[in-house]
Amino acid sequence: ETAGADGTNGVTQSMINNDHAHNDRITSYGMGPHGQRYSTLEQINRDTVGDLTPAWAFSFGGEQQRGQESQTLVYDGKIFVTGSYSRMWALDAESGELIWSYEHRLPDGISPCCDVVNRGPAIYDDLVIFGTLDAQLVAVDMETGRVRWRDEIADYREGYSYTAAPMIANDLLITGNSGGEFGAVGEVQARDPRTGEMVWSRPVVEGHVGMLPDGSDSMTGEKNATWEGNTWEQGGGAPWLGGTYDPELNLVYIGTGNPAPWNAHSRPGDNLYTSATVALDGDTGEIVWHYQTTPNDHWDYDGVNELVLFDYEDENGEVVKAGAKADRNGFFYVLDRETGELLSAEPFIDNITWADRIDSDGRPVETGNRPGNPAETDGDRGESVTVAPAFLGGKNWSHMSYSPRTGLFYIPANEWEMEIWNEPVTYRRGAAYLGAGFTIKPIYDDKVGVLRAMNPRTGEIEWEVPNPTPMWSSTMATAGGLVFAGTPEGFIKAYDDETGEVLWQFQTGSGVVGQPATWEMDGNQYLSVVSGWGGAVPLWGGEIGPLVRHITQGGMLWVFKLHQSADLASH
Ligand SMILES: O=C(O)c1cc(C(=O)O)c2c(n1)C(=O)C(=O)c1cc(C(=O)O)[nH]c1-2
Repeated sequence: ETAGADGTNGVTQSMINNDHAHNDRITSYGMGPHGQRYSTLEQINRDTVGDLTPAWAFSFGGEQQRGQESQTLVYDGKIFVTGSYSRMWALDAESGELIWSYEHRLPDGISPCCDVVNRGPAIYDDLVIFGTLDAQLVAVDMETGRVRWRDEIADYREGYSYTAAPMIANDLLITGNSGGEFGAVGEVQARDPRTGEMVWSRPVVEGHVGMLPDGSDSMTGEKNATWEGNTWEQGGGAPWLGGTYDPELNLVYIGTGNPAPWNAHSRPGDNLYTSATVALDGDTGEIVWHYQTTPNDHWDYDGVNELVLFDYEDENGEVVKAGAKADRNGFFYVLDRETGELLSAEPFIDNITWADRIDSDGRPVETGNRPGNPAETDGDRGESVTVAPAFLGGKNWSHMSYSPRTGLFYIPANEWEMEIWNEPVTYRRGAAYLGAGFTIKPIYDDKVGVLRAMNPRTGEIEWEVPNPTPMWSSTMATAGGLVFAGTPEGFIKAYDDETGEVLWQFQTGSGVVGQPATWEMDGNQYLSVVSGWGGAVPLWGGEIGPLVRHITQGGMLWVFKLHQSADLASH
């Protein structure tokens, strides 16, 4: 992959498609379109990781710190990183010196549900592109930070926001939206990354009308097939976390959020395509297949979690093109990524009480643990139930990683339950649209979080490491035999990928809810992670709140390398 088609020294789709095979840069969220978050670098390994020390750090500054959830990108000697309140920086990767910064002017009245976070930028050609809390897209010049184009994803006054990292797939800029708690309608949009011009759009709620590349209208699904009356109109389904991409199949895999409102009694039916994974044709945006993990979702088990693409050999030696998803609902699904067919579904957490198992037809076998209908109690609060996992999920947005070295997935999991009940609600533009009340509760005295190594072939947990507070950072695996993850207690840790033993840890000064990434520069392997406590837990954690109340806020990018680095030439 050489320079951009127009002769600039730009990032190309082919670089992004092969991101996982190149260690001297990180051009995509997920460290490759398959989202494996795996690096073949091994300078930092089980023997050397003890010598990992800070190379430099950068403070995001500002008067208001909040959750820092972003993954860095690295290209041409620069690091691109985003922070809370829709801010973005370019730094010299060697020295950490500031090259440029962009601070988005946010209007009053934005309504992100779950903290003012941002999970990272996309880079393409000579542009750095990110989405903002007022649901805008901003593309800036990679060298200067000067704005080249802006566009609107949706109207923030209607409850839309944006927190994800955009994705580059099929030479298009792919974005979803946030707003599922406000009756916003989930939609995936594809733009020309150079100009911002819309190429196709695909609402992910049946009955809504999207656009094909020729400009013509095209309805999603069949109106009223799985939603009654006009319930689909404010149906939610926000694809707020982005997705993964298979360049060979030209399929874009996106998870969709909870249907709105949470009170499922008011919207009988499966409510396609909410709480599901959809595979979209990269050329047209049309839905090629879908797999709904939680039909008629009643518990806010958003299906947004990433489908991580991986291959394995079956008993007959045939390569299976698979994808795996650790869903908020507590089950770990392995799907055929060409067809969406279910290959297996096993629990990755204990104590799932909303369903007993996933049947061979792909549907959950429910236990009947749905909150009562408020209409049956004179329109007041309905009967409440206690159910696990809690709505923040067996795993939330924080990404798992897959190591081809061990064949294991490393899942930042959580075990908690909730009391939940329904209340009557009517839709009002821009207002919360839940129809539910809830309290999250711990299940155990000594842990909520648990880092789990899951074997996708057997459904077995090969090792686990509990954590007192929720695991809220992404994980990353490396050929050095390591798994990296952060904790709310402020540590970035390196775990042995075969045993879970903690081999190294560093205190970053605030909770780590960010995403480790690694690359090589001038013979050194580098590790980066952002630190800064926030995200959904301190806002929505209910009785978990006291466990995390003492954690102080922050906003810092940390970059590490080995104190005495070995020569990379040997590999
Ligand atoms: O339905 C939505 O639109 C939506 C958006 C977001 C977001 O954009 O961060 C979250 C959620 N839902 C959500 O349910 C959730 O648990 C959550 C956690 C976080 C976070 O950053 O810690 N964001 C979100």
